[in-house]
This record gives sequence, structure tokens and C-alpha cells, in this order.
Amino acid sequence: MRGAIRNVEMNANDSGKLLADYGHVRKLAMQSLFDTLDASSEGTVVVDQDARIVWINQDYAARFGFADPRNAIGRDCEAVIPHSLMREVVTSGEPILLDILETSRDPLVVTRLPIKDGQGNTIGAVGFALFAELKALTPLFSQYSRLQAELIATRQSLAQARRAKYTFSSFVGTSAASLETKRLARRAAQLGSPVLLLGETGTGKELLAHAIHGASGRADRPLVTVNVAAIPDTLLELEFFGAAAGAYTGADRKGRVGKFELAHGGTLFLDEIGDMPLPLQGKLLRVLQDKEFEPLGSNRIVRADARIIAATSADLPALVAQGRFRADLYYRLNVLTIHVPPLRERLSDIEAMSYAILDRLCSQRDAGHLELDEEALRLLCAYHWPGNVRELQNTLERAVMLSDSERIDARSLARFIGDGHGMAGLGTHADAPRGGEDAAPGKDDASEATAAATPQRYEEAMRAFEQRLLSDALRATGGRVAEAASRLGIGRATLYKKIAALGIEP
Ligand SMILES: Nc1ncnc2c1ncn2[C@@H]1O[C@H](COP(=O)(O)OP(=O)(O)OP(=O)(O)O)[C@@H](O)[C@H]1O
Repeated sequence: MRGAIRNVEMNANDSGKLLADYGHVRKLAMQSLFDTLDASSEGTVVVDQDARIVWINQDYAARFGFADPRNAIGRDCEAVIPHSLMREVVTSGEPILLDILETSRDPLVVTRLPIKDGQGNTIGAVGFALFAELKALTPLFSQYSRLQAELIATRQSLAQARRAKYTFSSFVGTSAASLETKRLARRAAQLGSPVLLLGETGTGKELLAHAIHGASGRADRPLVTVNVAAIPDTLLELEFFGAAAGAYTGADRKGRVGKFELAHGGTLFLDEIGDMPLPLQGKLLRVLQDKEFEPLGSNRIVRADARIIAATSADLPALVAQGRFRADLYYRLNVLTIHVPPLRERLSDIEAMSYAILDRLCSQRDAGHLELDEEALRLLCAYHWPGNVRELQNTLERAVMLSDSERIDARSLARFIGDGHGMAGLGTHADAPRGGEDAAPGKDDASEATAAATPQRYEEAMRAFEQRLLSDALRATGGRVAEAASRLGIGRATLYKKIAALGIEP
């Protein structure tokens, strides 16, 4: 037993010594490689420096019609193997590592290697037919094809997602305020300067950003959106500028392309820009000025040719005054500013807007025609719509869901927006349709009396109203902010901001 162990040790030592000499190892490896390929390949052929066959194995010769391989010796390789590229290998001295050789039977997967003398001169070439059937490579090919198909599909869906979803015709409204908004937005589409969209939540700023991009010269390039309020401050820089591979650990260790780069040639829509942290505002300003930046952790310079459309429901000038928004960035963005009016300032749009929403609901539900009765329409015009068009959509959607009839009446709306009482002054805008002030349910005697008894400034009244509205919504949803926001028809980020501003306990 001990002897056997010593033998194994000696053999191991011997082979260890043999493998320590690299020149020798190379020779052994070459020999093993050749033997392995020769033994397992479907055919082997050797040519001299004039590409004449000097050796071919029996099977391979037989495949090309030479029952006796000796009859193939001395012939030009192409005369034996049609379409052979062995001549190219001896001429160039370069291998063709993997190729497909069409034959009169199945195609072959082949590899061709030059043979060099001690001085490095090419003195011939050896060719191996690795597989007689491409089927042997099927798993590889099918995996490649599947990945290729997935890549194409992902690119297509991304390109689709980055197209403008809305056009100017999606923007419903013929009131003077709406027409002016559309006129300015159409003008913005013709220009290349930054656009700043200011307006309350749900007024259609994102819709307009899509329409402007879609009507601009950049329409066939991507429209990329970053919702600043929805991304934690710590991740915003990465989101904007991307990072080189290895700059981050975890999911982003492979590197990440930033939104600025994705929007190259197209439009970058910065939603809720008022929420951008100050340090990032400085970086954004520099990129807008220099038109280039370096992704995090890289020394690659990326050109940033993206047209900026920024939007916010915040009072940007007030944020500038408070030092929470950089004045220089504000002026840079404030080239073409469009104030998107709240719904209560374009009440004459409500009827058309409501019917556009109801038509969409009908086609989604595959249902017949839906109608609003006279009282319902008055109620819609009397309400002050803090969530604007989004809230109008939600309200009608819910009313339709809960209504058995195709006619929506005031009662089915009242549970969502109240019955109009206690809203004196809120629904009495000069733009109100169908009798305007007289028609507004909030303009009844009781509410006028209340207003007279407790004269309040508009802002105080609004603040009290908002506090009550939000508290009720939060109470009704058990403090779930997302659900309360959805019920109110406003964004979650907006609700959080209002909760903080109004000092409400969530
Ligand atoms: N004039 C309009 N005509 C038709 N639909 C509109 C109009 N304005 C807004 N909408 C619809 O209302 C919803 C909210 O609009 P959008 O998201 O554009 O508002 P926003 O001002 O960007 O809101 P936020 O500030 O909360 O992001 C969308 O479904 C949009 O299609």
C-alpha cells in the first residue's frame, strides 16, 4: 500500500516537472488538441502552402466522393471540397476559427488553422469539420435567437413607451383660457427652448408636455420623463446622469444609462421640478449650460442634447424667494412659461370635458351612451375641483360605476363632491356656463347667509376647506395616504405636501 502511494507521488511529481516547462506543455497541448479534434471531428484535412491536399481522413474524403482518400492527395483543396477557404488561411496566415461550410449534403461547422514553421512562416493549414449537423449547435442558436428576439421586443416596447401618448387634440377645451394655453403650447412645439409648465395638480401639464414633444421636430426621438417627486433624493443624480459599471454595488453594479442620455436628441420631461434638491439643481444648471456631463464614476463625456420641458404645481417664484429653488435655474427654465389654468377658471369646458370622459368610459366598458342631467352638470360647475381634470375623471368614473342608469344625476355625484352647499363663491366664476352664477347650487340663500355671518378672507376659507377635505379623506381611508390621494383625485406627492403645509395629522 505504502509502495502504491509512493508511485502515485512519483507520478504526480514527474507530471508536475513535465508541466513546469511551458515550451514542452505547449507541444503536448497542441498534440492533445490535434488528437482530440481529429478523433471527435467529422473530418480532418491538411493542405500545403499552395492549398493542395496533403492528407484527408477516410470519412471526409468519402463525403466529397473520394472512396479512396489517396485519390484526393495533391489536388487543389477547392477541387475536393467545394467552397473550401483553406487557401485563404494559408495566404493570410490567420485562422478562421468558426465557420459554416455549405456542402451538397448538410452544412458543416468547421474550423481552419494555419500551420507555421519554427520561423513563423505559414507552411500549410489544417481544417476540422467539428459537427456534421448544425443541430448540434441548436441549443446555442436557439438561446441566441431567443435573447435576440427579447432584445428587439424590449427595444420596441421602450421606444413605444417613449413616444408622445397625447397630441393637442387630446387637450379638450374651447374656453378662452384653454385656447390660449393650446396656442402657447403649439408655439412651444415650434421652438427649441426650454418650456416651463405651471399649474395645479391634474390640470394637464403632462398631457401638454407630450403634445409639445409630439408636434416638435424631435417627435421621432424619445420623450423621457423623470418624476422628481417620486424618486428619493439620494437616487435622483443616478437617475439623471447614470453611472459607470462598478460605480455602485447591488443592482446597479453593471452600470446604468441616465435619463439625460436616453433622451438624447429628444425631450426630457422633468415633472415636479419644484421638488428637486438644491445640490442637484446646480448640477442640472451646469448640464443645461455645458450640454455635456460625466456619468457617476466614469470619465466618459456624454453629450446632452435633450430639450427640457419642466412642470410643477408648486409656486416656483415663491420657492425662489425662500431660497429653496435656485434663481439662475429658474431663469434658465423660465424662457417659455405656460400657465395651465385650473378647471374652476374654465368652467365652460366642463361639459365637453365630462362628455369626453364619459365617451371614453363607454368605449372601455363597451356600453351605450352615458348622459349627465342638467342638475348634475350644474353641480359639476359649482364644485371647485382642487384635483382638476384628474379629479373630474375620478368622480365621473365612480359615479358611473355606482349608477344603474345611463343618466347620471346630481345625487350620484353629490356623494363625491358634496351637494354644492357651503361652496358659495367657489362655483361662481364668470366663465360658468348655463346661467353661470344663478345656476350654481352654492349660491343659495343659506350659504350666502353663512358667508355674511362669518366674513372670511378667501385664503383662510380655502385653507379651512382644504384642511377639512383632506382630514375627511384621510379619516375615511384609515389614514392611507395613497388611497386618500386617489379618492381626492390628486397625486400622492401632492397630498403629502399639502398634509405638511396644512399641518394635518395623517
Ligand atoms: N384639457 C384636458 N383634456 C383632456 N384630458 C385632460 C386635460 N387636462 C388633463 N387631462 C387628463 O387629466 C389627467 C391628469 O392630467 P396630467 O397628468 O397631464 O396633469 P398634471 O398637471 O401633469 O398633473 P400633476 O401635477 O398631478 O402631475 C390625465 O389623465 C389627462 O389626460
